[in-house]
Amino acid sequence: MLNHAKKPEPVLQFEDAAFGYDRRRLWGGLTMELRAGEFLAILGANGSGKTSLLRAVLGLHPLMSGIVRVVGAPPHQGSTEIGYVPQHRRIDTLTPLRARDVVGQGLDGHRWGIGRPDRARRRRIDEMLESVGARGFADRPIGLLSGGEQQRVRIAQALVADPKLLLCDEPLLSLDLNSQRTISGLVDRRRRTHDTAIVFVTHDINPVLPYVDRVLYLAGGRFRMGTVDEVMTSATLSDLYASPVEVVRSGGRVLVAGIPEGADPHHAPETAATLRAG
Ligand SMILES: Nc1ncnc2c1ncn2[C@@H]1O[C@H](COP(=O)(O)OP(=O)(O)OP(=O)(O)O)[C@@H](O)[C@H]1O
Repeated sequence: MLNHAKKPEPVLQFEDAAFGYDRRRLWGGLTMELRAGEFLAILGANGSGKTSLLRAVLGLHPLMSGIVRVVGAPPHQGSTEIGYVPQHRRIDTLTPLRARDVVGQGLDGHRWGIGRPDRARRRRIDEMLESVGARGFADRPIGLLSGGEQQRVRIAQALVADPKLLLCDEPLLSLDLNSQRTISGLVDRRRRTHDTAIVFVTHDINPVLPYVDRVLYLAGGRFRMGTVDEVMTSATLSDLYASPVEVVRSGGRVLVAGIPEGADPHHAPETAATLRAG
C-alpha cells in the first residue's frame, strides 16, 4: 500500500538566508530545517550574529536575502507559534510583579489569554509554574528571586501559551552550575513531552551536551552545521576561525582552546592552560 502520509512541516526553515545591518553582512548561505522536538544549539564568536538570527525568526529584522519560515509562514512579531527567552538580565528588585504575573504576561494576546475565565487562566499559570518547579515562589516579587529562579519563571512565561518553537538567548548566562543543569533539563523535558522545537543560543555547549541534536556554529561570517561530533572538532573550528583551535573531549565535556583573541572572550585563555595541563 502506498503511504500517503505527508512529511510534517518543519517548525523553522531557512533557505539561502543572509542577514546583516545596513550593508554589513553578518552571515549568509544558511539553508536548514528544524523539526518538531529537535534541539538546536547555536554557538559562535561574539558579534557573529547569533542573537540577530533569533531576531530574524521573531520578525524583528528582515533578512538581507533568502527565506525564513516559522511553521510554514513568514515570521511576524507577536507570533503565537514562538516562545522567546531573551538574553538574561537581572530584574530590578523593585519590580512590582510576582512570579505568577510574569508567567501570565505570556498569555496576553494569546488564545489562552482571551475569553478564558480567570479560573482557567490561573490553573494554566499554576500548571506552568509547577512544571518548571516554581510553585514555591509563585507569589514572591520577581525581583527578589535568585538568577536561577528568575530564569525558571522566564521559561514558564515563554512556554505558557504552548508555542511550537522555543528560542532561548543565552539562558544560562551568569547562572551557577546547578541552575544551568536545571534550566537545560527543563528545556529538554519540554521538547520531549510537547515536541517543542528548541533553538538555544549558548557560549558553552557542555550544559546542553546530553540534549543537543545539532549545532550551528557561527564565526567570521561563516557557519558550520551538524551534530556535536561533526562540528565541535579541531579541524572544523580551526577552519571556521581560520586559526588553530584545539577541541578535546575529556570526562564527557567538550573543551575548546585557542579561539583567536577578541573572537570570543567567553573562551578565556585559562581554558587553554587547563587544556594543556589536562
Ligand atoms: N540593530 C542593530 N543595528 C546595527 N548593528 C547591530 C544591531 N544589532 C546588533 N548589531 C551588530 O551586529 C553584530 C552581531 O550582533 P549579535 O548580537 O547578533 O551577535 P551575537 O553573536 O549574538 O553576539 P554575542 O555573543 O556578543 O551576544 C554585532 O556587531 C552588533 O554590534
